[in-house]
Amino acid sequence: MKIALLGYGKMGKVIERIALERGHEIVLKKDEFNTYDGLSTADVAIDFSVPSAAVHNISASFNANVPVVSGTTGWLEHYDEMIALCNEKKGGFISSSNFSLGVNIFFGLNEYLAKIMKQFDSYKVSMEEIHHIHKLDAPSGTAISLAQGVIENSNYTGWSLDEEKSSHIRIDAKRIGEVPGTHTVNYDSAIDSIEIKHTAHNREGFALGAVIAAEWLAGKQGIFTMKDVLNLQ
Ligand SMILES: NC(=O)C1=CN([C@@H]2O[C@H](COP(=O)(O)OP(=O)(O)OC[C@H]3O[C@@H](n4cnc5c(N)ncnc54)[C@H](OP(=O)(O)O)[C@@H]3O)[C@@H](O)[C@H]2O)C=CC1
Ligand SMILES: O=C(O)C1=N[C@H](C(=O)O)C[C@H](O)C1
Repeated sequence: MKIALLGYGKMGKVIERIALERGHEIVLKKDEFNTYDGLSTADVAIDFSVPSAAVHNISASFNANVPVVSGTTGWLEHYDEMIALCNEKKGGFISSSNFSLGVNIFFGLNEYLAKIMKQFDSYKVSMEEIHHIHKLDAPSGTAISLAQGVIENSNYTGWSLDEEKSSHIRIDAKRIGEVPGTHTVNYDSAIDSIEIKHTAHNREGFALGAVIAAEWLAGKQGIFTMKDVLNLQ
């Protein structure tokens, strides 16, 4: 399979290595400065860039009739525009705040726990995410997905980064050293606490998940999620 890498930073380089190990060919490594030459020859594009470039990268791929796997976070306000463009161009699209198998299992666990906890209002939910100091966005895309998973299965109506509002899930975003990504969901009461936690040890899981998603998406038309790729309920 021919892959265009849109973004060739920390993630792009791990994705390149895993893609080559799995027998794929890289036809474009797009960074901030070079062109999209080679994009139209790709079977699939994988976008791990920066929030300000993601929309441009995804649009360029749909306009070139190339399906896109997007892992870039921090551009959610343009999500509906990208879905509309995908539909208009009859493209293929998977975007996820986190492509690792472990986090996608954790998403399921988070939703299941939220359903149980809905009836126990003595517990207050909060979240913590810890990432490396280079990260541009806060809170992490994964923390936002976790908060959405709770909101859809509880009486919480939103999330907030710092303010304490009883109907909102508080998210604490910490930037420490080179931490690849740690997410904790905590239910706290005066009597005890229940906590679930996912810790990434490196970027391998994110990158492998993105390459598996690209293999799955190539040749397909439509808008999909990692639940489709991993066959999760
Ligand atoms: N969904 C998931 O599973 C995961 C998502 N992420 C997300 O992926 C994104 C990338 O992460 P990471 O690799 O660590 O970040 P890096 O900062 O290491 O890499 C980003 C790359 O994007 C490049 N870039 C800047 N502008 C453009 C442009 N216009 N077109 C193409 N590329 C451009 C940068 O180029 P230059 O070096 O020239 O500035 C840089 O190489 C982040 O949003 C992060 O949150 C990260 C891990 C997992
Ligand atoms: O920027 C990162 O590094 C990561 N970003 C993603 C996010 O914002 O959730 C996924 C992962 O946690 C690493």
